[in-house]
Amino acid sequence: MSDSLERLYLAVLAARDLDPATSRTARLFQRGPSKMAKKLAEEAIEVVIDAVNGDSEAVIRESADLLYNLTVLWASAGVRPEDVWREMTRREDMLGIAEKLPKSPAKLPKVASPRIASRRPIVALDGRGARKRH
Ligand SMILES: N=c1c2ncn([C@@H]3O[C@H](COP(=O)(O)OP(=O)(O)OP(=O)(O)O)[C@@H](O)[C@H]3O)c2ncn1[C@@H]1O[C@H](COP(=O)(O)O)[C@@H](O)[C@H]1O
Repeated sequence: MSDSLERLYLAVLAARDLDPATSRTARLFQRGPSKMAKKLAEEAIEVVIDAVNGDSEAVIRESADLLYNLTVLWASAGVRPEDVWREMTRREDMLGIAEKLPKSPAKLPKVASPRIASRRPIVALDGRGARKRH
């Protein structure tokens, strides 16, 4: 999926400077971040409504619209897909450790996996157990 989003992101960047009369993307850039945000919010609501109505085909269609409008807003905000993937990996590493976080910091794993070890150390917060995922 990340490949598709990355290709879409590049297509959005390429369309940014096209003629707004023929390119929706160029029109969104011309109208600015508040219009982009409004469209993104509208698509999110359409996904929610279709999901509540149990219309999975519509959820698929509206999710594609949602992801398109999200990549437009990313481009406008100077955010690249790889920035988001990096944050998701960081959370995955942290949550992975957090799920095994012992109550006492003294019992923190001595050596994390190479990928985790290269990240900033995770320290158990006193008095708080690992967040339970529901
Ligand atoms: N991936 C998309 C894409 N997904 C959704 N959309 C448009 O986003 C709109 C979302 O649906 P809505 O019903 O909310 O919008 P609408 O009611 O039809 O029209 P508005 O009320 O939003 O003006 C649809 O009109 C789609 O055409 C997209 N428009 C463009 N792209 C890609 O973006 C790139 C640049 O394309 P242009 O913007 O056409 O230059 C190309 O790679 C395109 O494939």
